[in-house]
Amino acid sequence: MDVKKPASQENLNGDESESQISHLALDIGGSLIKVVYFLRSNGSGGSVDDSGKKSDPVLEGRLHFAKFETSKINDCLEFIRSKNLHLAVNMLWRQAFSRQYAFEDIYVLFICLQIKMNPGFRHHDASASDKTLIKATGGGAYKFADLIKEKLGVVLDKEDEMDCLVTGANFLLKAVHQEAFTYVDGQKEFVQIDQNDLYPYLLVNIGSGVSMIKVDGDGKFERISGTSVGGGTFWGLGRLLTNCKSFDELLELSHQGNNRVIDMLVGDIYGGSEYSKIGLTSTNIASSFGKAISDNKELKDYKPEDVARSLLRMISNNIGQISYLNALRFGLKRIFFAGFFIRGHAYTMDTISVAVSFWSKGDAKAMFLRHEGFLGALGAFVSYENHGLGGLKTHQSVQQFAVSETYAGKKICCLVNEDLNDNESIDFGVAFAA
Ligand SMILES: Nc1ncnc2c1ncn2[C@@H]1O[C@H](COP(=O)(O)OP(=O)(O)OP(=O)(O)O)[C@@H](O)[C@H]1O
Ligand SMILES: CC(C)(CO)[C@@H](O)C(=O)NCCC(=O)O
Repeated sequence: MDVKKPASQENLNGDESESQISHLALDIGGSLIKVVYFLRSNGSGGSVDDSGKKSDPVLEGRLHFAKFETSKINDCLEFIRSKNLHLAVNMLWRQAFSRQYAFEDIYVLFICLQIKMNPGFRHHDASASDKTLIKATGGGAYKFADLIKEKLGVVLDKEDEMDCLVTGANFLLKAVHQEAFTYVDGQKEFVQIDQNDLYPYLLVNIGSGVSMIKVDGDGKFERISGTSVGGGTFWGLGRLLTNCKSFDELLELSHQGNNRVIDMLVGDIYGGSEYSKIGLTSTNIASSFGKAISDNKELKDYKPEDVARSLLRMISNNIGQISYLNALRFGLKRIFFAGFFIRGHAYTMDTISVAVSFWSKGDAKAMFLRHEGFLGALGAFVSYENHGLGGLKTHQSVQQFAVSETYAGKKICCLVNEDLNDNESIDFGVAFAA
């Protein structure tokens, strides 16, 4: 494809082929593979600054996000291979998504990056693909390393999963305007993050399993707890109990259900009364799924939507409670919940928020992240910077961006163009300034 460059553009390293860029990072989890890739925009790479002076070359492009079920890893690898994302290939962003892949979701035109290349930085060379290192995190970076080498001919450069989650969370909280929000009484309210007062916080990542991480700064963290009752439990048990064929179908079902049909409430035990002495109202759940022991019913006698609702409530409530207890252990007031279990689902967020608020007597706050599922992959992507890529420096001409924060010693400017809609599809710009 012909690339029309602005007159100001120069080759970054004096070699046309090496001015092409496609950075890819993977987070291969127990349930889902998250893919983040940067593609250079048409004609980016200008090297004249606002005042007309020659400056460092700049690449502009976009970060794209996609996810696949881990069980369909071959679809993911085929997607990467067919788009040559593992190589240094230019202009891929222009190609139509002409083939259908079983990707779960794809976010395109998502983040615009302006990247100032360090002098001496050399891109991946397509002809040396056997030496190409792709940043990858999550258990699958170990489990599937050989398969990926075989199918794509690339070696995975493994990054620690917890490191990546924290890096991704810090990156989003500092760089992205309106990233965090509370969800109370059906209302989403964005939280203004004060960079100077971000730490410490508790990061609860609800993937297949749940990790709880106390974050004290950039790269400063401790995984203080976890639970195996997480997103995998909801989807696994839910699938068995309802015969749902997809996670989204199960979520949708839960939306329509009534948990009181199956959950035993305090009122069911107390003849309709509350137990106010210990702070329980009559509608508080006394025992999740507890009614099923006395109803003399079979599974088929319950509506799948009621089962899905009880299950979602039980798991969300439990995670909210364990999270709060861990926050209490370390005196943490802010808890950020992430991971693809949440899926921006109102009932999930509401249950977690209520659990945190109930147990903390309103003292602690549950907050959610708009890019909930991509923390690890973003962390792996950002880690290119830490380990030799050296390219993710930024261009000064980003003053037009609305938000300007400091991240890892660098100035990051970011603009949210549109509000996040219900599909969590978002269009915004990010730029880094040196
Ligand atoms: N389309 C989907 N298919 C399967 N699970 C989904 C889907 N969408 C959301 N989920 C939920 O998200 C969870 C996976 O979340 P996430 O991708 O954050 O974790 P993971 O990286 O796969 O897991 P882990 O970190 O424990 O290895 C699933 O267990 C499920 O509850
Ligand atoms: C094992 C991991 C870290 C893999 O992502 C995750 O699934 C998890 O945190 N599970 C919970 C394990 C536990 O702490 O009980």
